[in-house]
Amino acid sequence: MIITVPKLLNAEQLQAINGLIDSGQFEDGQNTAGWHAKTVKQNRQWLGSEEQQAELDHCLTVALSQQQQFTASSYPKYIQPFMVSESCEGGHYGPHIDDALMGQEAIARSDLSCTIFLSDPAQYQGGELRMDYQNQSLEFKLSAGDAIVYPSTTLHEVTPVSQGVRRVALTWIESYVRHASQREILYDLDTARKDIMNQHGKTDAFDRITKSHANLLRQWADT
Ligand SMILES: O=C(O)CCC(=O)C(=O)O
Ligand SMILES: [Fe+2]
Repeated sequence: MIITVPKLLNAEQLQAINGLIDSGQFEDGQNTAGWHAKTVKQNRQWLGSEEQQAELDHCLTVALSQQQQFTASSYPKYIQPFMVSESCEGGHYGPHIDDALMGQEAIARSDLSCTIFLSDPAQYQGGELRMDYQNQSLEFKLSAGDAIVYPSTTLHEVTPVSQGVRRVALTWIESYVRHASQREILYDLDTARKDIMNQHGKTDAFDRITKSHANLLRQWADT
């Protein structure tokens, strides 16, 4: 399942986050690419101070955690520190798969990958996030402040930027529920029981779906 979160950040939050990023430095993205990703990655990555990084992580983690659609579809156990990536003219990140295990001290599995768009799409040409998903090729170029969350098992790429600057914040999420197919079942059950609650109240059907949802989560969650 792929979810997009429109307006994860409002205009004020977006301005504050872009201001914070502007006050830091950038380094060559090659420094954080794995040996195979190095061959296809051309971008700049933010190198904030410890305090700046902590502020960015706090703002973006809180924003994501407040989104019901995100929590109900992702079951986040651990959210990696955010990376900020900028691609100028010629910048791109060719087809790749994200590392399965990430982090230095605390190692976490990447179950979900997240891009938060920080630039107005009218300000750059190209720079689509393209992925192979269930035998389809999908492209995303969302508004500034919007986010997309997709399974890390997906082969994906950022197409070349031909003009302007594309800025995004990126993170990876370890989920309590490892398998995308199980997360999707939980999400559907949760959505269905909320619809029942809204339309008919706390009926017997609501209770049974809630029971099934809770018991499946109990079976599938690794804690
Ligand atoms: O910039 C993006 O939207 C995705 C970047 C990416 O795939 C990565 O850093 O692994
Ligand atoms: Fe990636």
